[in-house]
Amino acid sequence: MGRKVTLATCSLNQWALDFEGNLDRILESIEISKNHGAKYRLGPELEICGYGCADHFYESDTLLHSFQVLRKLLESPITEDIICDVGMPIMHHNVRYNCRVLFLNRKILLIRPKMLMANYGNYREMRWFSPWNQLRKVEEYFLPRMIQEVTGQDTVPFGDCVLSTKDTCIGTEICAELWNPRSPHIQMGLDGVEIFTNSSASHHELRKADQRVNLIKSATTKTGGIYLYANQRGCDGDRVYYDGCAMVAINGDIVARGAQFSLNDVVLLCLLKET
Ligand SMILES: NC(=O)CC[C@H](N)C(=O)O
Repeated sequence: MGRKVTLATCSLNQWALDFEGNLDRILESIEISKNHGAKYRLGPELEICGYGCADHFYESDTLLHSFQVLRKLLESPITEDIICDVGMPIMHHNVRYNCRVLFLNRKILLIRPKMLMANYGNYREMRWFSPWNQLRKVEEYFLPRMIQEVTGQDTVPFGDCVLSTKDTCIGTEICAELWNPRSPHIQMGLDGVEIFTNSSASHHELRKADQRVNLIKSATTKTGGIYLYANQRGCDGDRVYYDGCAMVAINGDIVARGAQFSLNDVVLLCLLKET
């Protein structure tokens, strides 16, 4: 029997180290997603602290303030009854990772660290982050006390894992992972993942939007299923321009595409799909 799912992705004008502004834009995007009836909301890469924090990623304050924002998100009534997928840097066993945090109703479901890094052209991720290179391996992550107080959890799964729900299975990809010949969506697709997500901070270059479209089409042509793409939009305090253009693809076709050069801080794309 077919079931309906409503999913939301977005592009946000996040700024490096603008923790309060970034929080407001994340909450706004979650609120709009909920108004559209979405049960899952995806945002861009490292949206809590901003992608372009550069050597500020070395500062423990950047990680601390990211957790403070995560706590505010967990506590907010706006995040109730919707799976929120947000990006932030997290230190695990004294190693810094570029992560997605998935949570629902004040419980963290999983933390997924980036596995294939962007370390070419304008990107220098290996300077600040280590890749998680343990395929299908999950460890226990001890939550900081300020998060434990809200979630009531001591530890949560951290690693290469997917989210299984009663109806479907959601797998995460982070930006450059889509651009790599070892893209996780291939194995995830073989493992039964139906909804693939990609949180990006992909800057504008001529004809790069077309490359993204081709990569996403090709991914879902091979695996089938839904692919949600979120991107940063704006300058992020850097000297590049991220051009948004959130997208949704189904079985090889792009079915929705957000504005590429919008002047709005929050651009949301919503999809209602019968599965
Ligand atoms: N942040 C990233 O991982 C970006 C890498 C990718 N090549 C892109 O431009 O989209």
